[in-house]
Amino acid sequence: MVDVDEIDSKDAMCLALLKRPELGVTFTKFHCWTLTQFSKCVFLDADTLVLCNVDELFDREELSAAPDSGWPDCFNSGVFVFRPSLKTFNLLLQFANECGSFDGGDQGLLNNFFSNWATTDISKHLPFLYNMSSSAVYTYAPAFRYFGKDAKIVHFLGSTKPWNYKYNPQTKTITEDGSASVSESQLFLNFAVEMYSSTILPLLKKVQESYELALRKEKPDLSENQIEFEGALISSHPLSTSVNTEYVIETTVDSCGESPLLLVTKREAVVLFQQPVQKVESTIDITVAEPCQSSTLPNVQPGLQHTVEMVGTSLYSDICEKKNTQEEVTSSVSELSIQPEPDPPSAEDQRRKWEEGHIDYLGKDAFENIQKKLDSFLL
Ligand SMILES: O=c1ccn([C@@H]2O[C@H](COP(=O)(O)OP(=O)(O)O[C@H]3O[C@H](CO)[C@@H](O)[C@H](O)[C@H]3O)[C@@H](O)[C@H]2O)c(=O)[nH]1
Ligand SMILES: [Mn+2]
Repeated sequence: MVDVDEIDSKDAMCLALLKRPELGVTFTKFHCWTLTQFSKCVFLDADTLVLCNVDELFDREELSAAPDSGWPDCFNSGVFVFRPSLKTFNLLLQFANECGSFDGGDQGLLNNFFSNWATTDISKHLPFLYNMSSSAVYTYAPAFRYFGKDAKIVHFLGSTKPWNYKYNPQTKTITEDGSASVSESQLFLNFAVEMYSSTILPLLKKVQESYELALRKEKPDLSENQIEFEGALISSHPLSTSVNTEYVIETTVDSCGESPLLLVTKREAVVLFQQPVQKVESTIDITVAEPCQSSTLPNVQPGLQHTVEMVGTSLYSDICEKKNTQEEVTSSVSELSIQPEPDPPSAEDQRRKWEEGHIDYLGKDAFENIQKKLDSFLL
């Protein structure tokens, strides 16, 4: 991540005409030309969604971009291929000072700066599929229906952004945050919000979780060391958590809701193995009968004994202080852990899990299934 200073066109008049007063700061985009550690880059607006590998964009030259759907002789500056160069960066700043932007945002300026885009070299015209905007569905619905399924990058341009809406898959309606239901005839908005909710939001949550996990690694907070593992019901109360190791140890019950298990996971939530709780000491030896799923850790083998250090946590030491015998500890563990086996998750539950970032990447939430869902909107 590179921190940059904000550059604002401060062109209130043009931005008012555009009805987007907030877009003066898009001049900040020009900083991308300072990324001179790279020979070529692709700029993507924060409101774009890449649907498949688009590496071939790097075969294009500066400045390649797709036509803007509002004025196709201009390119849209939400997706463009460029070559970082301090010289270009300085020329852009100079141009901004001397000429400004005809729309108050970066797009107007970049179109004037790269003014031969429209006429000189057709290879610099990216197919619309690389910057498919929401407006396509209103302005040319048959084309959207015919070509839309091949979209590679979707751009939620305009003041209507999907993250300001909630989508109800049951009623297929969308609601603007804090206001009334939005007309269902706004097909693209429906599509956009649904796509955002089912793909972007979970990813954002995932990123946030990884970030929080990384922070916890630096400064372990034992009460938060709880990891949910699909299929198994994991206690919300960790029995114990190793502090200065890479392991997280929790109590759980197996998927049949039977004996309490000790679940040992790597901090990155890779499940190593499960073992019925038999011993609770400061150090436990665990013989791995069978890894409960293919482990990515080469040193954990079935049949081998592994010693896991259990550095006491509040709950673990509480239990040990209150109840000294192993049986009592075990029964206490089962009290804490055993939960009834849940009914199969409803569509609503599945959606909530998605939104909470619990994603079954290898199962029902695999990319192919998401792709099918996207296709169902487009076909
Ligand atoms: O407060 C802001 C506002 C914008 N951006 C960035 O600037 C981009 C442009 O804003 P956006 O709301 O996406 O604008 P669009 O609705 O896409 O409007 C059009 O007009 C803009 C101004 O010229 C161009 O930047 C866009 O590429 C073009 O699609 C965003 O995606 C962000 O990457 C920020 O980071 N912070
Ligand atoms: Mn945009």
